[in-house]
Amino acid sequence: MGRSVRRLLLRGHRRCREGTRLLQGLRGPGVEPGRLQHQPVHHLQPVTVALSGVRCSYRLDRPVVTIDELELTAGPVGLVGVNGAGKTTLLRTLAGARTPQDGTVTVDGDDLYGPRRRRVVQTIGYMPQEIQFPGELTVTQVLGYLCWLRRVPSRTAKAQSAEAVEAVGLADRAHQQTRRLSGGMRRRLALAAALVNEPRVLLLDEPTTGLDPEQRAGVREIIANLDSRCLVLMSSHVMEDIASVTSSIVVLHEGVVRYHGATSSFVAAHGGPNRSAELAFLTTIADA
Ligand SMILES: Nc1ncnc2c1ncn2[C@@H]1O[C@H](COP(=O)(O)OP(=O)(O)OP(=O)(O)O)[C@@H](O)[C@H]1O
Repeated sequence: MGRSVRRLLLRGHRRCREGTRLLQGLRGPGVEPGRLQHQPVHHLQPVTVALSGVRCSYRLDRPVVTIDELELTAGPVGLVGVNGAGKTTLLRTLAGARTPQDGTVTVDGDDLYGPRRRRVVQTIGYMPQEIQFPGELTVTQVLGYLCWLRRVPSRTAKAQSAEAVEAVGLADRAHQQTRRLSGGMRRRLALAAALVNEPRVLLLDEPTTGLDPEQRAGVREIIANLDSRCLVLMSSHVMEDIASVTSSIVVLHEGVVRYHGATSSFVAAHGGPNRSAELAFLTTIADA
């Protein structure tokens, strides 16, 4: 894991170099001219995601997420709440996968559901709670296909796939068909799939579920070592994961934000070594 983490850290420096080079207008082969005008500036700044007047419903009369204003800035952010609180719905909305009934979601001021949607979505990585991969494809083929879908330049796609595979500890399975992977390995491939386009916004829906303790620690290490200009929003029911990885936390209750602040304050007030995120959350609600 040490080597892969070093690579992820190096990636931050490389991104900065690429941004500078692109700013100078020295585009490499395979880079579309349209990308030059937009990407470099963003690559040099910490990212901000803002929600305003957002309502998400499955049935028109009953919103399951209602967020008037919420701004998330770069760094690892925890997302907690009891079952059905709206975490997955919120993450899918932030991933560009579910248009809200009302309101706007912006990434660095660009409307995620506006005319630049396609480009904005390319800067986001999303690891859903459940994901199915085509069983006949190998790990490398899955990531190659995702690179193509997300328009990763062909000159870097192979290296990025290899880095993502190594980061999640699947290098020895790179040429194995996904149908032969265990449940935990599939979860790690889902994380690699979210990382492969080197996203600026990484959305993780319970990323450590189904992993053994060593792999959970590995996932926490990956998140902790990501470029600090990226936003990582991670839902989890495991207080230990939230407490050890995130610097701020969003608590959702019935789709409404009940707390947004420092994780350390939240844990000091409501957490503890043997308390679940739900228990801490319930204490928060009781105090509110
Ligand atoms: N496809 C759907 N159709 C109708 N209602 C849905 C659908 N998906 C989720 N819901 C409802 O929306 C609400 C929020 O669900 P969501 O999955 O976002 O919660 P969650 O916090 O992620 O829960 P969990 O911790 O169990 O994963 C729940 O009341 C749920 O029943």
